[in-house]
Amino acid sequence: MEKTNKITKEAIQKLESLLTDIVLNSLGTVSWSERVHAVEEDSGNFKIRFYSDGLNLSAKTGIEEFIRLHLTSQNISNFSVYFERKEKPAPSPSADKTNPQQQPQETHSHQAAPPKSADMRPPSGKRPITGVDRIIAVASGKGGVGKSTVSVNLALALHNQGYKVGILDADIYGPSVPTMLNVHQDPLVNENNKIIPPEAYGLKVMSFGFFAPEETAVIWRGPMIMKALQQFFWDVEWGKLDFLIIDLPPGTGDAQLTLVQSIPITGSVIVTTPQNVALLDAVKGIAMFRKTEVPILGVVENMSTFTCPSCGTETHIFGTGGADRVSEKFEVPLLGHIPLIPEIRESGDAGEPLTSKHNHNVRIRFAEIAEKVVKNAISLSK
Ligand SMILES: Nc1ncnc2c1ncn2[C@@H]1O[C@H](COP(=O)(O)OP(=O)(O)OP(=O)(O)O)[C@@H](O)[C@H]1O
Repeated sequence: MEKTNKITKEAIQKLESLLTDIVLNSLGTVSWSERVHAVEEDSGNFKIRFYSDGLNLSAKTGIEEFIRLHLTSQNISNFSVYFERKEKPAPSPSADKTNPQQQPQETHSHQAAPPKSADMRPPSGKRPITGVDRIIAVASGKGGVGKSTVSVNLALALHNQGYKVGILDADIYGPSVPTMLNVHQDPLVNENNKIIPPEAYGLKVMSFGFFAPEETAVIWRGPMIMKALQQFFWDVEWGKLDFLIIDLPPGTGDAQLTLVQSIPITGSVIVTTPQNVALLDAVKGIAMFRKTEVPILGVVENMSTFTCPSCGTETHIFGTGGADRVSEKFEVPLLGHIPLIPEIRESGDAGEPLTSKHNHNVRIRFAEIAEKVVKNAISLSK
């Protein structure tokens, strides 16, 4: 229904300067301020137009949520946010003049934009990890959904594809990566006082489990955990890595927030099971990453189906189609489904991940997931 209350020129100017303030003060860089393109009246609503060049979907959603939060706190709710490309300079001789991608194009915020630009560089304050090209955080809003299983098998699948990979088990309360990779030796320290990560299955591995037995870990407090984690980022001799996989602690609390804000994470992978409680937590994970401007590479649905080993009947123990719905609704890629099979637990407990076994069906599934992760990660980063 069309609104009748007219928006005055003064109101538009006020909102324009408020937006510039919000964007300048809070998002921090000059290039962001240049993104506020115009504020216009549209049938009694404010139409806020942003330049979207180089912003991916996560970034656009993040901006939109950010603006919404600030404006609703100022009692402004009659607005919509639009993204559009800047007019391009004259095309270079090699440019395809018929390519519609070259034309300025208006999109509402829920539409994909071209990947990668200088704006995807880590905001200041984040400190890179020397030698590490891309950092991928594996997260779940809820514990026990298979985050460590996915981290380990994703790391190995990337290694199988020829990448140099490290895995950091940042899960203080349940460091299961040493067990899953059967690596229990104490890390050594080199002459530069850097911790040398042990290797297993070709992966460089670091874990709280090497330092803190589980029964003492639970008494660790936030600042201690953060300090230890920061040592794992910057005081470990990771060497040259194409990917560092970080198995985050479950949940979306302060620890996770601080963690994702202290290093330049290329993207996140969210693990969920198909039942509603896990999906709700996965949505919290999506919100956390969007709030912190960490791109979401996609969602993995673990424990999708169970096939009875004796009769072959397929059962959806935790429900069906949940991650697909989350993927569609929140516009995050669906990376794949991993079935619930006893062999995954057994191999995890035995320290022999299934992705280390040739021709195993689970290896093939993780190879497909890894391919999508690489594709999405490369398209997002420089
Ligand atoms: N697809 C699967 N099929 C069978 N068992 C699985 C599957 N995925 C994970 N498991 C088992 O479920 C248990 C929990 O998995 P995992 O430790 O990976 O979860 P998590 O989310 O990291 O847990 P936490 O919250 O404790 O860190 C493990 O014993 C693991 O081997």
